[in-house]
Amino acid sequence: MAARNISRFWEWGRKIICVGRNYADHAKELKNAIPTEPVLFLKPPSAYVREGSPILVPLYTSNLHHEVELGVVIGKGGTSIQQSDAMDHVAGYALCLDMTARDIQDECKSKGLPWTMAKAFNTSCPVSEFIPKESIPDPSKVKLWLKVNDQLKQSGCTSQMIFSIPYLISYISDFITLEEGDLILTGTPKGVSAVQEHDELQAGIENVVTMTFQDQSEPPQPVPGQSGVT
Ligand SMILES: CC(=O)CC(=O)C(=O)O
Ligand SMILES: [Mg+2]
Repeated sequence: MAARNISRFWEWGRKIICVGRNYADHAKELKNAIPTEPVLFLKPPSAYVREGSPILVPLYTSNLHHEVELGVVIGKGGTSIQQSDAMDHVAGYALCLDMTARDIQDECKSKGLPWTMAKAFNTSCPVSEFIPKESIPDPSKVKLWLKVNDQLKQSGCTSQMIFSIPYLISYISDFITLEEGDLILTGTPKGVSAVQEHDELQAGIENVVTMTFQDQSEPPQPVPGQSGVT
């Protein structure tokens, strides 16, 4: 069998591990406490969407937020990875959005329920093209931005992260074995806001990559027993 190409990691069906509240300014804007340990959640591979396909707004939310984030693509798997070795496990990066149904997340938080419905729906993880590791020599100084309909909403730098990329790789790998093709979303800076159907989301990593997505309402789901659906 031909070797798989890491530059199409989104086709591999691997894990998407997300870090929340990794920027103090974003934690503050949502009135969350600054974490003393990484806050983690997962998205399934069905969350991936690429440029040219729309972000589907779930029917059950009326407050879908954008969160622009640096994604780290794992090139070499491992368990209990030392911080000092962590960057040897990185194949490259991707610009990512952690699309979040904020109203549903707030409801889940108040009921003590997991964030799955808010964070893991289809197309909740738009990704850019693969960015080889050499294109970002210092991932701790990456400038991220996001515009909605040409209006700047988010602008931040990975230097503001509470937990560094090597720390996160080491921390996660202590209890979730990392595999080649896994993606780690490293959290969002402040400026998250609501998007609607037909909005255009443009995001970039300064001097490295840009990407553009459109929001589209999710088509109504067929109801079993109606319209000939059984
Ligand atoms: C409160 C959140 O939704 C956490 C999150 O995803 C983040 O990037 O921060
Ligand atoms: Mg996020």
